[in-house]
Amino acid sequence: MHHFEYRDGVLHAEDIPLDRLAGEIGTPFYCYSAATLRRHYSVFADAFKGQDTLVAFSVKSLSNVAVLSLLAKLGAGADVVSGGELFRALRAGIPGEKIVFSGVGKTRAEMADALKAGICQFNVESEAELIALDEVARSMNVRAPVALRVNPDVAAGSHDKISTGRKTDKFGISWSIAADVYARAATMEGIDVSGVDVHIGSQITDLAPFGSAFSKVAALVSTLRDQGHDIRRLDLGGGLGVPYHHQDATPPPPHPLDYAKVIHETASHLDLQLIFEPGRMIAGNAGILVARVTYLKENEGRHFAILDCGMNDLIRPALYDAWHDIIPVTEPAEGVGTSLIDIVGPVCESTDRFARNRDMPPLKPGDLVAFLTAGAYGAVQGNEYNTRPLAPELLVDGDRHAIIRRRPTYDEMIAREDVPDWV
Ligand SMILES: Cc1ncc(COP(=O)(O)O)c(C=O)c1O
Ligand SMILES: N[C@@H](CCCC[NH3+])C(=O)O
Repeated sequence: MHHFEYRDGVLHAEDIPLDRLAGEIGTPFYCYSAATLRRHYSVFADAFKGQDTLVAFSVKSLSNVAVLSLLAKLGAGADVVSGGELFRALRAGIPGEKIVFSGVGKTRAEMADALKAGICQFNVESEAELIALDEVARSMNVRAPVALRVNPDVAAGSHDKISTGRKTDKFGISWSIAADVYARAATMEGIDVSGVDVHIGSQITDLAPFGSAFSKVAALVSTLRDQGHDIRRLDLGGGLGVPYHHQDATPPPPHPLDYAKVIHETASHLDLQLIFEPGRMIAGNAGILVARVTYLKENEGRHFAILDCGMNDLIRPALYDAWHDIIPVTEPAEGVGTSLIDIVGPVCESTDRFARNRDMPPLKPGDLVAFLTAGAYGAVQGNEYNTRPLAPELLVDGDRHAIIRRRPTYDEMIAREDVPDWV
């Protein structure tokens, strides 16, 4: 089995020749393990074995078409949030009936594309969106299958910037008006009211907020059924956290089986299809970002290792002060000590810092380091700030590997720009 594992102070990327790959394609690059992706998908899906479920992988977490194709072969559906993600999911062979469409700002053009694809469900987040979807569906002589995403006003206990289920967040329909909006939806010819949807945030490491949110929506399903709505699907979103700390005693987040238990206790009596939208749980620890040390420097007693990857390649530390283990790819010699160092990138921003005062074995220019748990919300949040090409992505499977996104040339990067003849 080929996977990434942190043991005894070193990254074990079993049989993955990271040094050779780095020489071949240059750094930085993302590297994903097919075996880990498959394992994580199965662990999640198997937690609900025997139940009517759709595991719709959250495409926003890792959207490479090769990864989506791999998951499609295992039976995964897709949770998409844009026309672009819908296109990717379909291109990867995920059938429309396994696609759910979330997001607060779907445009009419995106709605029409999704209706053409015959998607499983629109997770509608406002009355205005519902009205637009009804119009689009009627103009196409179809009915749009709809779940309203309700906002249960539950704090996920995660980072403020990735919590979505509090009443002042932009997501979902306020709890207090949910039943009224359902009643309104039921009168719309272009809308087939078929589900309820909730998603309270990401990197959730405590099961209690899930329990509170799911009990609330389960009660809502019963109320809505009593009011005559044919609720056949309950979409519980994503959000299950993953371990980011492999080097210390931070307790791991709950196992999918424990998460499944919460769902069993709160929703199994409802007899409907359960939809899940996991992203990070499947992709997070299936990917690493490999970079090289460019320089070491010291400013007034502060030591810095400057890498050839920047916040444009992995923005999570700059955006959310997120922690990623950063470890040397080559095992340090035995008995070598560690020291505190700041690990930074080349981008001209002070926030281009991956770690402050990180205890690291000695690094020297040319050394390779790996950022762990970089599979989810890594490459997908990459950008070309400072005209830095997007890092390539590699998929490793046994002794095979393939570049699944190559590094663009500078020519390709500026190919979409035009210089009008009047400049
Ligand atoms: C609607 C929706 N579904 C699913 C996800 C995936 O979340 P996660 O990657 O935490 O499983 C997100 C991201 O928070 C989301 O906004
Ligand atoms: N981008 C966030 C997760 C947000 C999920 C989308 N609602 C992260 O890197 O942790």
